[in-house]
Amino acid sequence: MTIILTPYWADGVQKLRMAPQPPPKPKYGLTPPALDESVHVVRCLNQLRSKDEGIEKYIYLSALKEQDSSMFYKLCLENMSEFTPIIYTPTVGDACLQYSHIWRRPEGLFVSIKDKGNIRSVIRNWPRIDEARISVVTDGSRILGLGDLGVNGMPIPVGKLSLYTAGAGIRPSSSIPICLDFGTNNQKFLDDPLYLGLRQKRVTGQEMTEFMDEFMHEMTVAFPKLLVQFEDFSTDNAFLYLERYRHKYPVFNDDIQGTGAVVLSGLINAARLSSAASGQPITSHRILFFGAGSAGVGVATQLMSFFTLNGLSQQEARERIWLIDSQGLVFDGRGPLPEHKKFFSRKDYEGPPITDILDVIEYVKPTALLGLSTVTGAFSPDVIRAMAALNPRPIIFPLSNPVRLSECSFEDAVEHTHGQVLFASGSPFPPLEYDGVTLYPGQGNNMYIFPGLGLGSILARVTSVTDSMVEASSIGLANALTEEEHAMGLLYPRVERIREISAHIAKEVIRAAQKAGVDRSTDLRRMNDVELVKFVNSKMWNP
Ligand SMILES: O=C([O-])CC(=O)C(=O)O
Ligand SMILES: [Mg+2]
Repeated sequence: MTIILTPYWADGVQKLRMAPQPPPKPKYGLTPPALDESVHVVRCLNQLRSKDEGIEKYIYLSALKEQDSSMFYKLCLENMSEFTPIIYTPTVGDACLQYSHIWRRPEGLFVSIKDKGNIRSVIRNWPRIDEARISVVTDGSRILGLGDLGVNGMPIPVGKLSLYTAGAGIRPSSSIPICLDFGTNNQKFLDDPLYLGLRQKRVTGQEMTEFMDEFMHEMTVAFPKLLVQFEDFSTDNAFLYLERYRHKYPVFNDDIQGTGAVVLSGLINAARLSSAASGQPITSHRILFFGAGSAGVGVATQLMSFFTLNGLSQQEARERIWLIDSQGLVFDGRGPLPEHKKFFSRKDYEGPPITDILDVIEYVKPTALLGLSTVTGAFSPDVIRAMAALNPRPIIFPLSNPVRLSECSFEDAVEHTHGQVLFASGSPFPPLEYDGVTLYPGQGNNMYIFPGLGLGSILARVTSVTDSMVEASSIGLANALTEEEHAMGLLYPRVERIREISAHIAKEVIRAAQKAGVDRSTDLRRMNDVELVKFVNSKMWNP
């Protein structure tokens, strides 16, 4: 199941060599006499664990995925909490930074701005046209919190699609990682002789949009059953292209909608616990966002629906939300704002700009503080203590990725709230002991959402991904906690249950698609919920 696509940067043209089908069983004598599959599992794990550096583990697993994908996914499924931090966030961030140096062989499709007018022929080089169901597409312009990494962003689609297979049973051969190359504004990369992308500044504006129109059209023609997930586009373009295509093609943006849904889900569970401690109704929560990019505004938008579902009007729901960006509190009187910040800009604040986060906390008196800023350590001990002074169980979610960009660590949050914090971060932190009790950090990462949202969308063969489907994925996740997980104080289910959770989310997503009338697999409408979950499970690929 190997693909070898010679990339344009190798010799100027995309050439295709189909790798051979799975090799025939080796002849007697060509494998060691005592090679036993069940023992080989242990051997592979030992080889992985013998490596000290995350990036070495990443390289090892990339090779394993390529050489023996069944073994890779088997190990992945059996060791989810060990594997996800390697093949996904945070180590995948290091893999991106070093991609042009550690690169071995192509693992996806590169389409460059030089291919404009000719995108069809590039896409048609993909070897398994008929099987394609899901593509994760990035332009590398905002990789995690690491900024513009150009084609070095490719490990992100690769990693997300590994989780589609591990977490939702999408057949590996049905997925297409795509990196669009518009150039990069990362001077370090432009100066690096090993950099694998176009050696030019980014193309933007009209030319980029013409390219995107052609790309989306050709994708749909080539792959009629495909769902597209936009990933890690810079904020403006993330909103622009989501709006431009979402009513025309089955597409969603993971950073706006996936992150929005996963954070809403964690907040629902945190708000339940926090309200139980404070005696305040859930609708009295006051949510302060530190960071107003695609993820921040995406989450704020999802949150509106949480408040409206709990009985507030649209206007009241919006008034529960405050944003801080690099210039402080976002309010109308501050001057012109970018389009995506206008909706949540405060209309009721008329004083001078408030730039310090502690002053904003004093003014807003938030019950929840969410970080989507990529500013390391922005939630200082003073900030955490200010939240603890206001709330018996403060909700603090430092969501920036990877770990080193997190607004605070789990340890700091626990220490400065005396163990009372309700915590979720974007990247994983280890559990810790406090006062003799083990406390577990939540991981508010869209990896809980996109596999199930994507699977449901694919199985229902939706014409578009509606807001109601995204919301259904979020509430589905929030309600997926078991009694035991509740008792442990978790905000998200254990990642080991990812398949079960994805199946549940997919069912909710399919139902929402049916309600919205965007499903083309209308025969699923006749199934009851039990039958539908059974059907979803039966469609999952197993290593
Ligand atoms: O990839 C992740 O871990 C979450 C995500 O979408 C991002 O940070 O852009
Ligand atoms: Mg992302």
